[in-house]
Amino acid sequence: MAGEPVNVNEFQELARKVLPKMYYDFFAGGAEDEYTLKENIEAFHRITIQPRILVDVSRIDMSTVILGHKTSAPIILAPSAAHQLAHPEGEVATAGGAAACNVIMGLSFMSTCTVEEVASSCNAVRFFQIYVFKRRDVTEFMVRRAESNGFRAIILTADTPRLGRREADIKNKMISFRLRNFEGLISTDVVSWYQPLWGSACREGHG
Ligand SMILES: Cc1cc2nc3c(=O)[nH]c(=O)nc-3n(C[C@H](O)[C@H](O)[C@H](O)COP(=O)(O)O)c2cc1C
Repeated sequence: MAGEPVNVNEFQELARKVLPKMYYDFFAGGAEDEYTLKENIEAFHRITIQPRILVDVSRIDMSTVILGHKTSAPIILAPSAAHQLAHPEGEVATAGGAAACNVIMGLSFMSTCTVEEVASSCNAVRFFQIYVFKRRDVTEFMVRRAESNGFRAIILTADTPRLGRREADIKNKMISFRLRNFEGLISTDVVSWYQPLWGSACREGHG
Protein backbone atom coordinates (compact mmCIF):
# COMPACT_ATOMS: atom_id res chain seq x y z
CA MET A 1 0.00 0.00 0.00
CA ALA A 2 1.46 3.32 -1.03
CA GLY A 3 1.22 6.18 1.46
CA GLU A 4 -1.14 6.65 4.39
CA PRO A 5 -4.23 4.45 4.68
CA VAL A 6 -7.32 6.32 3.59
CA ASN A 7 -10.12 3.97 4.61
CA VAL A 8 -10.96 1.24 7.07
CA ASN A 9 -10.06 -1.56 4.66
CA GLU A 10 -6.59 -0.12 4.23
CA PHE A 11 -6.15 0.13 7.99
CA GLN A 12 -7.12 -3.53 8.22
CA GLU A 13 -4.52 -4.43 5.60
CA LEU A 14 -1.91 -2.47 7.54
CA ALA A 15 -2.89 -4.29 10.74
CA ARG A 16 -2.56 -7.63 8.97
CA LYS A 17 1.01 -6.74 8.06
CA VAL A 18 2.17 -5.49 11.45
CA LEU A 19 0.33 -7.62 14.00
CA PRO A 20 1.33 -11.12 15.04
CA LYS A 21 -0.97 -13.56 13.20
CA MET A 22 -2.56 -14.75 16.47
CA TYR A 23 -3.68 -11.22 17.35
CA TYR A 24 -4.71 -10.24 13.84
CA ASP A 25 -6.89 -13.35 13.60
CA PHE A 26 -8.41 -12.57 17.00
CA PHE A 27 -9.51 -9.12 15.84
CA ALA A 28 -10.52 -10.06 12.30
CA GLY A 29 -11.92 -13.55 12.75
CA GLY A 30 -15.35 -14.90 13.57
CA ALA A 31 -16.90 -18.13 14.75
CA GLU A 32 -17.24 -21.41 12.83
CA ASP A 33 -17.48 -20.82 9.04
CA GLU A 34 -17.75 -17.05 9.58
CA TYR A 35 -21.09 -16.73 7.78
CA THR A 36 -22.27 -14.08 10.23
CA LEU A 37 -19.04 -12.16 9.94
CA LYS A 38 -19.43 -12.03 6.15
CA GLU A 39 -23.11 -11.19 6.42
CA ASN A 40 -22.32 -8.27 8.75
CA ILE A 41 -20.28 -6.74 5.93
CA GLU A 42 -22.73 -7.70 3.18
CA ALA A 43 -25.56 -6.10 5.13
CA PHE A 44 -23.79 -2.75 4.96
CA HIS A 45 -23.37 -3.17 1.21
CA ARG A 46 -27.14 -3.41 0.87
CA ILE A 47 -27.65 -0.02 2.51
CA THR A 48 -27.34 2.94 0.23
CA ILE A 49 -27.27 6.53 1.30
CA GLN A 50 -29.57 8.68 -0.74
CA PRO A 51 -28.15 12.15 -1.20
CA ARG A 52 -30.42 15.13 -0.97
CA ILE A 53 -29.53 17.54 -3.70
CA LEU A 54 -29.91 21.27 -4.17
CA VAL A 55 -30.04 21.81 -0.42
CA ASP A 56 -27.97 24.13 1.74
CA VAL A 57 -24.85 22.25 2.82
CA SER A 58 -22.98 25.23 4.23
CA ARG A 59 -23.50 23.90 7.78
CA ILE A 60 -23.40 20.12 7.95
CA ASP A 61 -24.34 18.87 11.39
CA MET A 62 -24.60 15.19 12.22
CA SER A 63 -24.71 15.76 15.96
CA THR A 64 -27.37 14.08 18.00
CA VAL A 65 -28.20 13.18 21.59
CA ILE A 66 -27.87 9.61 22.86
CA LEU A 67 -29.23 8.87 26.35
CA GLY A 68 -28.95 12.56 27.13
CA HIS A 69 -25.38 12.92 25.85
CA LYS A 70 -24.54 15.14 22.94
CA THR A 71 -22.38 13.48 20.33
CA SER A 72 -20.96 14.92 17.11
CA ALA A 73 -22.36 12.00 15.10
CA PRO A 74 -24.55 9.00 15.89
CA ILE A 75 -21.53 6.88 16.68
CA ILE A 76 -20.69 4.75 19.71
CA LEU A 77 -17.42 2.84 19.54
CA ALA A 78 -18.52 -0.78 19.88
CA PRO A 79 -17.00 -2.38 22.95
CA SER A 80 -14.27 -4.76 21.88
CA ALA A 81 -11.78 -6.66 23.97
CA ALA A 82 -8.06 -6.33 24.43
CA HIS A 83 -6.91 -3.30 22.47
CA GLN A 84 -3.40 -3.65 23.85
CA LEU A 85 -2.98 -6.71 21.68
CA ALA A 86 -2.98 -4.21 18.81
CA HIS A 87 -1.16 -1.28 20.42
CA PRO A 88 0.55 -0.70 23.79
CA GLU A 89 -1.67 2.28 24.58
CA GLY A 90 -4.76 0.10 24.21
CA GLU A 91 -8.16 1.45 25.19
CA VAL A 92 -6.66 4.68 26.55
CA ALA A 93 -5.74 5.58 22.96
CA THR A 94 -9.14 4.46 21.67
CA ALA A 95 -10.93 6.60 24.24
CA GLY A 96 -8.65 9.51 23.33
CA GLY A 97 -9.77 9.12 19.72
CA ALA A 98 -13.40 9.10 20.79
CA ALA A 99 -12.83 12.25 22.85
CA ALA A 100 -11.07 14.00 19.95
CA CYS A 101 -14.01 13.24 17.66
CA ASN A 102 -16.58 13.94 20.36
CA VAL A 103 -18.27 10.57 20.01
CA ILE A 104 -19.12 7.99 22.67
CA MET A 105 -16.60 5.39 23.86
CA GLY A 106 -17.91 1.91 24.62
CA LEU A 107 -15.46 0.13 26.90
CA SER A 108 -15.44 -3.66 27.06
CA PHE A 109 -15.24 -5.26 30.49
CA MET A 110 -12.45 -7.29 28.85
CA SER A 111 -10.38 -4.17 28.26
CA THR A 112 -6.64 -4.44 28.69
CA CYS A 113 -6.49 -0.96 30.24
CA THR A 114 -8.50 -0.75 33.43
CA VAL A 115 -11.72 1.16 33.93
CA GLU A 116 -9.77 3.64 36.04
CA GLU A 117 -6.98 4.13 33.49
CA VAL A 118 -9.48 4.87 30.75
CA ALA A 119 -11.56 7.15 32.98
CA SER A 120 -8.60 9.26 34.06
CA SER A 121 -7.14 9.53 30.57
CA CYS A 122 -9.76 11.61 28.80
CA ASN A 123 -13.16 13.20 29.06
CA ALA A 124 -14.94 11.18 26.37
CA VAL A 125 -18.50 10.24 27.26
CA ARG A 126 -18.03 6.61 28.25
CA PHE A 127 -20.40 3.65 28.37
CA PHE A 128 -19.30 0.41 30.04
CA GLN A 129 -20.08 -3.01 28.58
CA ILE A 130 -20.71 -6.03 30.72
CA TYR A 131 -22.52 -9.38 30.84
CA VAL A 132 -24.70 -10.65 33.65
CA PHE A 133 -22.36 -13.04 35.39
CA LYS A 134 -23.34 -16.03 37.47
CA ARG A 135 -21.47 -14.23 40.22
CA ARG A 136 -23.99 -11.41 40.62
CA ASP A 137 -21.70 -9.77 43.17
CA VAL A 138 -19.02 -9.43 40.48
CA THR A 139 -21.52 -7.85 38.08
CA GLU A 140 -22.73 -5.45 40.74
CA PHE A 141 -19.21 -4.52 41.74
CA MET A 142 -18.24 -3.78 38.13
CA VAL A 143 -21.34 -1.68 37.48
CA ARG A 144 -20.73 0.39 40.61
CA ARG A 145 -17.07 0.75 39.73
CA ALA A 146 -17.94 2.00 36.26
CA GLU A 147 -20.48 4.41 37.70
CA SER A 148 -18.05 5.81 40.24
CA ASN A 149 -15.52 6.32 37.44
CA GLY A 150 -17.88 8.49 35.48
CA PHE A 151 -19.25 5.96 32.99
CA ARG A 152 -22.69 7.17 32.01
CA ALA A 153 -24.46 4.01 30.86
CA ILE A 154 -24.15 0.25 30.86
CA ILE A 155 -24.10 -1.68 27.59
CA LEU A 156 -25.49 -5.10 28.47
CA THR A 157 -24.36 -7.83 26.07
CA ALA A 158 -26.80 -10.70 26.02
CA ASP A 159 -25.77 -12.78 23.03
CA THR A 160 -22.79 -14.67 24.35
CA PRO A 161 -23.86 -17.22 26.97
CA ARG A 162 -21.05 -19.24 25.40
CA LEU A 163 -18.17 -17.98 23.31
CA GLY A 164 -18.43 -18.91 19.62
CA ARG A 165 -16.11 -21.63 18.32
CA ARG A 166 -13.48 -19.43 16.77
CA GLU A 167 -11.49 -21.78 14.61
CA ALA A 168 -8.58 -19.43 13.89
CA ASP A 169 -8.07 -18.96 17.63
CA ILE A 170 -8.05 -22.73 18.11
CA LYS A 171 -5.47 -23.20 15.36
CA ASN A 172 -3.32 -20.36 16.69
CA LYS A 173 -3.59 -21.73 20.24
CA MET A 174 -4.72 -18.26 21.24
CA ILE A 175 -3.65 -17.31 24.74
CA SER A 176 -6.15 -15.39 26.81
CA PHE A 177 -5.01 -11.89 27.70
CA ARG A 178 -5.02 -10.75 31.29
CA LEU A 179 -8.43 -9.54 32.45
CA ARG A 180 -7.08 -6.62 34.39
CA ASN A 181 -10.47 -5.31 35.46
CA PHE A 182 -10.99 -8.54 37.37
CA GLU A 183 -7.73 -8.74 39.24
CA GLY A 184 -8.49 -9.60 42.85
CA LEU A 185 -12.07 -10.53 41.96
CA ILE A 186 -11.68 -13.81 40.08
CA SER A 187 -8.76 -15.88 38.87
CA THR A 188 -7.13 -13.95 36.06
CA ASP A 189 -4.38 -16.42 35.26
CA VAL A 190 -3.40 -16.36 31.62
CA VAL A 191 -4.76 -19.58 30.19
CA SER A 192 -5.96 -20.91 26.89
CA TRP A 193 -8.63 -18.64 25.45
CA TYR A 194 -11.12 -21.47 25.65
CA GLN A 195 -10.94 -22.35 29.31
CA PRO A 196 -11.20 -19.13 31.18
CA LEU A 197 -13.98 -16.80 32.08
CA TRP A 198 -16.41 -18.60 29.82
CA GLY A 199 -16.45 -21.61 32.04
CA SER A 200 -15.85 -21.21 35.68
CA ALA A 201 -15.69 -17.55 36.18
CA CYS A 202 -19.01 -16.35 35.59
CA ARG A 203 -21.06 -15.99 32.47
CA GLU A 204 -24.77 -16.42 32.93
CA GLY A 205 -26.03 -19.28 30.75
CA HIS A 206 -29.52 -19.76 29.53
CA GLY A 207 -29.83 -23.29 30.83
C1 LIG B 1 -12.19 -8.30 18.22
C2 LIG B 1 -13.58 -8.07 18.77
C3 LIG B 1 -13.77 -8.08 20.13
C4 LIG B 1 -15.04 -7.84 20.65
N1 LIG B 1 -15.19 -7.81 22.00
C5 LIG B 1 -16.41 -7.57 22.52
C6 LIG B 1 -16.56 -7.47 23.92
O1 LIG B 1 -15.61 -7.60 24.69
N2 LIG B 1 -17.81 -7.24 24.39
C7 LIG B 1 -18.89 -7.10 23.55
O2 LIG B 1 -20.00 -6.89 24.05
N3 LIG B 1 -18.76 -7.15 22.22
C8 LIG B 1 -17.56 -7.38 21.68
N4 LIG B 1 -17.41 -7.43 20.33
C9 LIG B 1 -18.59 -7.23 19.47
C10 LIG B 1 -18.69 -5.77 18.99
O3 LIG B 1 -19.01 -4.90 20.06
C11 LIG B 1 -19.78 -5.62 17.93
O4 LIG B 1 -21.04 -5.90 18.47
C12 LIG B 1 -19.58 -6.55 16.77
O5 LIG B 1 -18.25 -6.45 16.31
C13 LIG B 1 -20.57 -6.25 15.61
O6 LIG B 1 -20.32 -5.02 15.05
P1 LIG B 1 -19.54 -4.89 13.65
O7 LIG B 1 -20.39 -5.62 12.65
O8 LIG B 1 -19.49 -3.41 13.42
O9 LIG B 1 -18.19 -5.51 13.83
C14 LIG B 1 -16.15 -7.64 19.79
C15 LIG B 1 -15.94 -7.62 18.41
C16 LIG B 1 -14.68 -7.84 17.89
C17 LIG B 1 -14.50 -7.83 16.40
